[in-house]
Amino acid sequence: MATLIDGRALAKEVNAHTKQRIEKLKEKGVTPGIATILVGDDPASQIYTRSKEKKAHSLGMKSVREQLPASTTQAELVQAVEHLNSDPSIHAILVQEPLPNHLDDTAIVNLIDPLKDVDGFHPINVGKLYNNVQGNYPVACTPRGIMTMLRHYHVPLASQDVVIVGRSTLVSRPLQALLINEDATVTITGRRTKDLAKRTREADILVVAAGVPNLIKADAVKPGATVIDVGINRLDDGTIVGDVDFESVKEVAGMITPVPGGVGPMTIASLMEQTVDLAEWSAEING
Ligand SMILES: NC(=O)C1=CN([C@@H]2O[C@H](COP(=O)(O)OP(=O)(O)OC[C@H]3O[C@@H](n4cnc5c(N)ncnc54)[C@H](OP(=O)(O)O)[C@@H]3O)[C@@H](O)[C@H]2O)C=CC1
Ligand SMILES: Nc1nc(=O)c2c([nH]1)NC[C@@H]1CN(c3ccc(C(=O)N[C@@H](CCC(=O)O)C(=O)O)cc3)C=[N+]21
Repeated sequence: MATLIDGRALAKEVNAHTKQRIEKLKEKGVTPGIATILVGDDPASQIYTRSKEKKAHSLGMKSVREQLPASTTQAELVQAVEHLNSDPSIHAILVQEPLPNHLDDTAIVNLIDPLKDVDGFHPINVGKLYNNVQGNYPVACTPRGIMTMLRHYHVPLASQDVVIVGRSTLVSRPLQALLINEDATVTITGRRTKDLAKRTREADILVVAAGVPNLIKADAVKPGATVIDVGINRLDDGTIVGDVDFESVKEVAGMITPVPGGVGPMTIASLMEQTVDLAEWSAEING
């Protein structure tokens, strides 16, 4: 039986530390502020942005949520982002993905002030991460949360073979960069990978971010491997499952994350951490 990587418990620890940092900043007269923009009324995104707002408030941050209609024009969204860029009480801006098709996602990501880019999606921040630049800059929150989990559970990274299933800019690519920077050997796979199971069976660490329930079964996992399940899939009966067949894979894996209660809570905890990072960095810059 694999060791369970308890994302919910670790997120609590991370959040407790974040709360202390917020209290210290407040003593210096700075209240970290996060703004979330949600365009449209996708129910899952609404739940997610609400839970972020709730967490931010419970930690003592300022949090604003802008809910814009699905009919929002590019010019209106640009204006909303520019407004937040110039608001000194906002240190972190998150535009919930995906945007409705009529909006130019790349243009919006490029517009966010890189110093307020809490998702780490701005090309300046992506480029720094990719080139392993030292110094302070934000990185994507889900990968950051996964790295915190791996570190906390003492999973070795250097010289380890990592396979990531999925090629997204939100999760897979920034995670690949973070792991390469820790001297892991990282393979990215997707739908057109020739023999997926052959690849995944070679992984010391297997990360699955595909959005396909039960994509990974026990026969695709190397005995003793660490399995990180990023997937969030809502089944017809309303239950949430990941991409990994948890019941069978937990018998062969060495460590495994559950869904829910794994990567998800760590994403939110990392988002809160990174909002405080951005507030601290801006306080340093502004003296
Ligand atoms: N827990 C959390 O905090 C988060 C969870 N998620 C969840 O993670 C999942 C992935 O999201 P995201 O990273 O945004 O990726 P996307 O949903 O944007 O893309 C899915 C990726 O998976 C690949 N893929 C799909 N089916 C297969 C398959 N059968 N075999 C191999 N590869 C496949 C696709 O490959 P190709 O490129 O070849 O089409 C694509 O690259 C979703 O369920 C999402 O809800 C996302 C963000 C945060
Ligand atoms: N700009 C942007 N940044 C993101 O980081 C971003 C995004 N857009 N769009 C959507 C994805 C998805 N995502 C999740 C975060 C937390 C949980 C989470 O907390 N899940 C809980 C609860 C699951 C449930 O019950 O719904 C869990 O796994 O235990 C899930 C999914 C962040 N994303």
